[in-house]
Amino acid sequence: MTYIAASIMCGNQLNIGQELIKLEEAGCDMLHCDVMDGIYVNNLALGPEWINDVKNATTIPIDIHLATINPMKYIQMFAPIKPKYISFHIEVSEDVMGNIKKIRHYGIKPSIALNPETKIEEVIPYLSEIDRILMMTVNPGFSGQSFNSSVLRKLETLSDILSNRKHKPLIEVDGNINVETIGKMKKNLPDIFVLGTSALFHQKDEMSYAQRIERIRKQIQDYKQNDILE
Ligand SMILES: O=C(CO)[C@@H](O)[C@H](O)COP(=O)(O)O
Repeated sequence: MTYIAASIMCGNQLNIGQELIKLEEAGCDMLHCDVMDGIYVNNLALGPEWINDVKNATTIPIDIHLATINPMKYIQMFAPIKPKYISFHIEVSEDVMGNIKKIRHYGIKPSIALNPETKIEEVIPYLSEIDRILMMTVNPGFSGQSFNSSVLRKLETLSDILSNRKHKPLIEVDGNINVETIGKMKKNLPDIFVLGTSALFHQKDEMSYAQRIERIRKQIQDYKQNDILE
């Protein structure tokens, strides 16, 4: 199954209600909400009240990415919203299992986020405990960056590791995800694609959100079909 998530930080913040309606109509599977603390990343984004209002205004499941230091503090701050997923960064986690357990305690699916430079080996001890891995394909903090191709190797390694396992966490990719960069990942396709400014929002073409999402779904479907035929 392939899922499309929209990075809502990249949407029109002056018209967020309209953005949510358009994303629902487009069949968007998840709303990716970046929480930025100005410390772990040099930017600020999306507080708990804002995300809570968004959750109450849409049927699209919420996917929170904590781009913060001190994940436990922010897990406790954002868990009452009851998103579907919470991702926290392994690079700043003193107690990874504690974070996972705390997220599960709230009935939320735990996900570990990895920066492009972080080795995939870091996450291996936790693979049977988590529901998802968020592989950042840019350094978190800002939209509009370039895809880090070193992640392709990590996707390959991860898919080899998971092929022998019964429990397979989903793989989500985020950062400069578009037709071209999805093409680069076609040999080891992830499960969840976060679309931001490079494929969904602020585009110059005349396509609707539904058309942009449909084009990406079709591209991925074609790769999967060709894989079966090869
Ligand atoms: O988390 C991030 C950046 O930190 C992403 O969600 C991006 O905001 C996606 O947008 P583009 O890379 O497509 O501009």
